[in-house]
Amino acid sequence: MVVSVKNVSFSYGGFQVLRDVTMNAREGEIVCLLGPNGAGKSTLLRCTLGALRPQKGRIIINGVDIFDFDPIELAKLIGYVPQAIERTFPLTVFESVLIGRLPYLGWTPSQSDIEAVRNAMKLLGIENLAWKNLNELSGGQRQKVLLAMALAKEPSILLLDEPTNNLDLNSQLEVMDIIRDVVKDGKTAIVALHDLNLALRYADKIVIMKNGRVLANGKPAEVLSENVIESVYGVKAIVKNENGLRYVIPLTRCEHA
Ligand SMILES: Nc1ncnc2c1ncn2[C@@H]1O[C@H](COP(=O)(O)OP(=O)(O)OP(=O)(O)O)[C@@H](O)[C@H]1O
Repeated sequence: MVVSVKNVSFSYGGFQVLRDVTMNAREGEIVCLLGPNGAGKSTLLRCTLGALRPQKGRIIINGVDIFDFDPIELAKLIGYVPQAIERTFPLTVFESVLIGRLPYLGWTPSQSDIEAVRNAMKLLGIENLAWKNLNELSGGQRQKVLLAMALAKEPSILLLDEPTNNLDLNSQLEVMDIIRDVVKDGKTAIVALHDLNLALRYADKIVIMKNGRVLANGKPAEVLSENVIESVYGVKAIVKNENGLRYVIPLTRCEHA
């Protein structure tokens, strides 16, 4: 599916957060949203989800404006992982992942709902946590449950807000590998990230935002230069390229940052 964001502007009350944002993500692509804190990445994801309605511009999925979709059909299409769950409920991991199937659930879960939940938990290696209470998990385990909830829905589009939050080094790569594999299978992903090295490694396209605007948009190697990192983040950095792997080493904060 193709997700197109066209000239979107959004304000919370009178406070403008997104300014004429245009970007798109195609099937089989991971598009990473980068930018400093407060740049508008989460707000853009929440607009794309249909949870916020932009005052200007449109968000279009395969040619159809998201606000023209039946809400349940839109909910089936999109798997969303928020930055954090503000409160946790006394639910087990299994029950929480089952909630991901909500747009499909009848009065009782069907065999295919149970299968989808099992598959998602297996993919993330959290079957052993199935009967643990969500409140008893570590931050990283909870992060994996959130992703399993989104994947259990078997959505065509993934909107992921910092899915590697709280994860150790191994789990960060594990989760990004899973995202890459499911996207290769024909999904579209837009992923907000802070880790430039993960973005360089996994993104097919990078969109860099600052103050609600898109400053750069394109292939990781073309977009993420030392100059761009300095002007966007106020950090002097070296971008290295060794054996086909590009990576960023941050050096110092700039005086003017
Ligand atoms: N519900 C809200 N009401 C009012 N202002 C908000 C709300 N949510 C976010 N904002 C403001 O909108 C701006 C963009 O926030 P947003 O969370 O989209 O940025 P972000 O790029 O995701 O940041 P971070 O990297 O810190 O998660 C910030 O200035 C923030 O204070």
